[in-house]
Amino acid sequence: MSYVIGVDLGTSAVKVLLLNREGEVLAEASRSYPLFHEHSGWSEQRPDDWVEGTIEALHELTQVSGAAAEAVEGISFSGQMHGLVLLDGEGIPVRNAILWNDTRTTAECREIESLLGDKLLRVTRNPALEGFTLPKILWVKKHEPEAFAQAELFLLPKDYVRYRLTGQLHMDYSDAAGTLMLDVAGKTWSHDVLAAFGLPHSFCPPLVESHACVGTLLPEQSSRCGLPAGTKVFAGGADNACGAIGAGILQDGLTMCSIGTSGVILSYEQGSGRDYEGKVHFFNHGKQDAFYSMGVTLAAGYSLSWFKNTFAKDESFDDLLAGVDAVQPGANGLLFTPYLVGERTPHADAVIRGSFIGIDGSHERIHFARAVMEGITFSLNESVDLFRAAGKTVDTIISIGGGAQNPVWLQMQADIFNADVVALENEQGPGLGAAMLAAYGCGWFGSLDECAESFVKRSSVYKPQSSAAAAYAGLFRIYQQVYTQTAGLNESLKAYRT
Ligand SMILES: Nc1ncnc2c1ncn2[C@@H]1O[C@H](COP(=O)(O)OP(=O)(O)O)[C@@H](O)[C@H]1O
Ligand SMILES: O=C(CO)[C@@H](O)[C@H](O)COP(=O)(O)O
Repeated sequence: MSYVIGVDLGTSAVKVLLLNREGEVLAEASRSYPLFHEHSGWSEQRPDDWVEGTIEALHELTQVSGAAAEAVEGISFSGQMHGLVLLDGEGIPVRNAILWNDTRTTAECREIESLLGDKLLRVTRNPALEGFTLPKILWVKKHEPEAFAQAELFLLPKDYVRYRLTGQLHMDYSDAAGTLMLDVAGKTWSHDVLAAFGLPHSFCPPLVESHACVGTLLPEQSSRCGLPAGTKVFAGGADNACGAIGAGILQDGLTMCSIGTSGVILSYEQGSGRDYEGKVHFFNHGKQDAFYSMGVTLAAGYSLSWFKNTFAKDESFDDLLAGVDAVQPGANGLLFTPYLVGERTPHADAVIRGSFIGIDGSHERIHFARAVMEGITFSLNESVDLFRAAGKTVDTIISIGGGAQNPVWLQMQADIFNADVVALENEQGPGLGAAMLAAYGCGWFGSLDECAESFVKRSSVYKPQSSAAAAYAGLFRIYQQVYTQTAGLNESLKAYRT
C-alpha cells in the first residue's frame, strides 16, 4: 500500500487528508488558527501558526490513520491565495501575513493603475484589486519602511509552510498568478511590473509547476510530523486551482462553485486567449499550461459564519440551518447582500458593506439565516451571469467547499444559478486537488486527467425546480439594485468605522 497527503491551508483552518491509490480518504485532521482584524478592513494571520497547525494536524493524521507512515510517498499543498509573507535574509517573517481579504490597499491599487496603465491587464491579466499581493507589498513599503527594509523575498501562505518543512523556496504558477507580478501567459515574473516598483528579481522565488517535486521533508520536521524524512514534497497550488483539480475541472465547458470563507465561480480555460477585460480574474491552472477564469465573492461562507458566531455562537451549522428548507424562496421579503468585507465581483469595492433589506416583524432568526444563504448565492450568480454574457454555456456546476455540505444550499444553488448542481461523493475541496498533485507527481498516473477519472467521484445532482427558479429570477433583479442603492450610504458611513 502507498499513500499521499493533501494539505489545504485555508483561512479558517488547515485540513490534511490521507489518500490511498484508489483516491479513498482514509483519515483527516485539522487545526484552526486565529485571524486578526486590528482595524476595519484589515485581516492578518501569523505565518508560524500555519506551520505549527500543519505539523500538529500531520502528526494527528499519522497517529490516527493506522496506516504505516513509511508508506506515505508524497505530500502537496493547496493554499489560501494572495497573502503576503515577507522574509528577511534568515528566512524569518518580518511581520504578520496580510491576507487576501484585507482591503487596506486602495491607494496602492490606484498607484499601480497609474504607473502601469494598459500594461497591467495585458501582462498580469487582472486589474489591481486590494486583495492581490503587489498592493500589499507597496503598502508595507510605504507604511512600515523598517519592516520593508528587512524584507529580502516574498512568499505566499502555503509556500511559507512548504519552505519551513523542506528548507526550499519556490512558488507555483497558479499561486504566482494572484500576485499581480506574473506575466500569466508567458509564465515568468514580469520584468515591467518589478521595474515599475523598484523590486529586484531576487525578491521573487523561483517558479515551478504545481506537480513539481521541490524537495523532501527536513529530518527534524519529518519526525515532528511522524512522516519519513524521504517523503517527497510537491509544490501544490492556489486553493481555487486545487479546488478545480479536486472537482475534475480539467477541460473546457466545466464550471465550479466553491463556498469556503470566500466564494468563487470558476470556469476552465484551455488557452490564454479569452479576454474578459478584467471583469473576472484570469489565472494559471494547477494543470500545466491551462488557465481558469473566476468571479469572487469575498465573504461567502464567512457571511454565514459571521451570522452564526454573532447570533448562534454555540450551535453547529446544522442546528442553525435546521428548518431553513421550510422557509420559501425570498425569506418572506428579506434580502441580504454579503459585502461584510467589501466585494470583488462584479463590484470591485473595498468600501461597500452588507445590508439586510425588508426586515419586518414577522421575521424570525430562520428567515435571516435563509436570507444570508440566498444573498451569498445571488452574489455568486452575478459571476455566473458574467460568464453567460461572455458566451459561455453554464448548465452544470460542480459544487465544493463547506457550503456544499448542506443539501438545502445545494438545491438553492441549482434554483438560483438555473443549472444542474453536482455534489461530490467525498467533498474534500482543495485538499483533494492537493493530494491529486502529489499522486500525479509520484507517477501514480500519466496525467492529472487520468488521476481525476479515478479520484473524483460525483454523487447527487440537484436540478432547478421551475417555481423556485422563477421566484429567484425576480428576486435576483431586486438584489442587484441593492448595491447601487447602498453604495453612497456606505461611503458616508466609512468615517464611522474603526
Ligand atoms: N454544515 C454546514 N452547512 C452549511 N455551511 C457550512 C457547513 N459547514 C461549513 N459551512 C460553511 O463553509 C464555510 C467554511 O468552508 P471551508 O471550505 O472549510 O473554508 P476555508 O477553506 O476557507 O477555511 C463556513 O464559513 C460556512 O459558511
Ligand atoms: O482571494 C481568493 C481568490 O482570489 C480566495 O479564494 C482565497 O484564495 C481564500 O480562499 P478560501 O479561504 O475561501 O478557500
